[in-house]
Amino acid sequence: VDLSVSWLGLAMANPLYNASGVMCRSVAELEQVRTSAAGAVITKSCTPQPRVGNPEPRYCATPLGSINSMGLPNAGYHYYRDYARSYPYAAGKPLFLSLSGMTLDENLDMLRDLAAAELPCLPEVNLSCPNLPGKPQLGYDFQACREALTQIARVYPGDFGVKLPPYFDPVHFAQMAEVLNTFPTLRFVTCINSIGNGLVIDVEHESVVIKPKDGLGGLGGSYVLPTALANVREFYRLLPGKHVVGCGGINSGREAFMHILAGATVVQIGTCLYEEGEGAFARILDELRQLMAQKGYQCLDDFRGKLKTL
Ligand SMILES: C=Cc1c(C(=O)O)[nH]c(=O)[nH]c1=O
Repeated sequence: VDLSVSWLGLAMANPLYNASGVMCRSVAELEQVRTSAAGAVITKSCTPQPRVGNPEPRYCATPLGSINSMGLPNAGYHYYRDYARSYPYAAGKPLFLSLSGMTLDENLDMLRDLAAAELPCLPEVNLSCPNLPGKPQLGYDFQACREALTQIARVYPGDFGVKLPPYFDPVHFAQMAEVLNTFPTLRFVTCINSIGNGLVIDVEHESVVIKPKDGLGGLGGSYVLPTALANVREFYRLLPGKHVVGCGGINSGREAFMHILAGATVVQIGTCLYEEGEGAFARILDELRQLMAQKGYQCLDDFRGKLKTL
């Protein structure tokens, strides 16, 4: 069974890597991912300056997934750019740099610098952070996205991608796809970011479980799998020639298979990686291999995007 993926001029031994935000804030964490069975690495979304993030507790796992309101804690753009400068690209694991400026200008400043650095890493521009008090998720404002992407494509000549929030309405899929299809150098979309502003309640203590925003936070894990799959399949149909990166609810080879069947080129794991550690990569890859062997598939192209309808 062959799990290799060739996309965007990159060759990956397998389709699995971390979701931005998990095991990727420090060089030590990034090296844990890079030296694991993962096929690629992505950095924590960054801002020009370092950020401490929201007050703790700001993450909580539940039997069905997780809730987080981290508040974009990160070591600052130059820390991740310097990691990208020394990154061993020849070892064969691509590096993605997640950018999440607090304003469009912050994103443009980081992208201008990244363009000038002429590094092999690829930017994933985050349009969907749900946990910045007072800041709406840009991905839900289609006109603002069009304006932002116009300027982004102007300052950054290379291929780039965007991290999208989940959409819940066919009209919104169509409206966002129309914006995204305007930009030929926008080569991939990562679906989905956490489902924003959920509320988890602890019955024993009659309390919320995270401090920021009186308990509101982004949901991940099994909670979001059907929504993630819907976003992957809809954008796979609506964005011809672009790639979809699947993210959301992958706990085993079965969910990785589902995401790829729905059209994902590669897939990211977040909550499961946070809870299990980097061993999750080898486990999930083994489960995916076994599932493919049982079904008689030799490679990912044998089933990618071939979800049947009734
Ligand atoms: C970049 C901030 C994000 C955060 C965060 O740092 O709070 N959490 C998420 O679930 N998604 C994000 O995009």
